[in-house]
Amino acid sequence: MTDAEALKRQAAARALEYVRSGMKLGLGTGSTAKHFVELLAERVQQGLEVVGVPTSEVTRAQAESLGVPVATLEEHPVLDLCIDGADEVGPDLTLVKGGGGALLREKIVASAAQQMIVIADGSKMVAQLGAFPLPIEVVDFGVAATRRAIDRAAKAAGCHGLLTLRRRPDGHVFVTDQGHVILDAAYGVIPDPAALALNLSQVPGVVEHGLFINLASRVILAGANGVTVLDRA
Ligand SMILES: O=C(CO)[C@H](O)[C@H](O)COP(=O)(O)O
Repeated sequence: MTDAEALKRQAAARALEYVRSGMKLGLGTGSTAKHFVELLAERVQQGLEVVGVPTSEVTRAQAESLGVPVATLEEHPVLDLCIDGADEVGPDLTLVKGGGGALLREKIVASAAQQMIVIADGSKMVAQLGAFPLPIEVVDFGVAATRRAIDRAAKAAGCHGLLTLRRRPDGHVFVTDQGHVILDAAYGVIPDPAALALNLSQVPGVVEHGLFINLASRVILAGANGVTVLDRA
């Protein structure tokens, strides 16, 4: 295991300390969340009773293959805890998410949870959001017009940068679990995440964006000097 993977696993292991038998859990998506599901599965084998609501088909398949009981949000519309990774964590625990393309389901699941714990290696902590391109999930109908509207909305929030249609490694357009496409917005800096989030949410054709504001209640960061737990004020 590389050093980075070991750090992700440390953060995931710490998050497990907040899990209790009987909990309904939102299960995140990405390489860090994958470690969490693996560790959770070990505890389930030892008798921990939980049910997981996965945020993607990939996580659903992983959880099922490891014997973690899964359910849908229709069956359990209120969750105790959601554990997920992030692409960037700002000082007020505002997040950029969606690098793995699951931002829509991730935001729905996190919003249905009483608490969201983010797990990450220390490199994800940033002074200002935006270096990681912001994923924006859009309907594929009229993408050219949606792009123009996004540019206007972003400009009004002090952001400008190239929008790139996300593709899979084989060159085909990346399609989300909900059948949409993703524009990755290279803003570099997002001076006012709340303003950008509001503006983007008003653009017809935008289904969701990767700014998670006031959703993470706790962030667990694993770095060379150990694990740090940050709580939102
Ligand atoms: O938002 C996500 C998926 O949509 C992931 O949580 C995010 O991309 C972090 O992934 P990783 O743990 O692999 O760095």
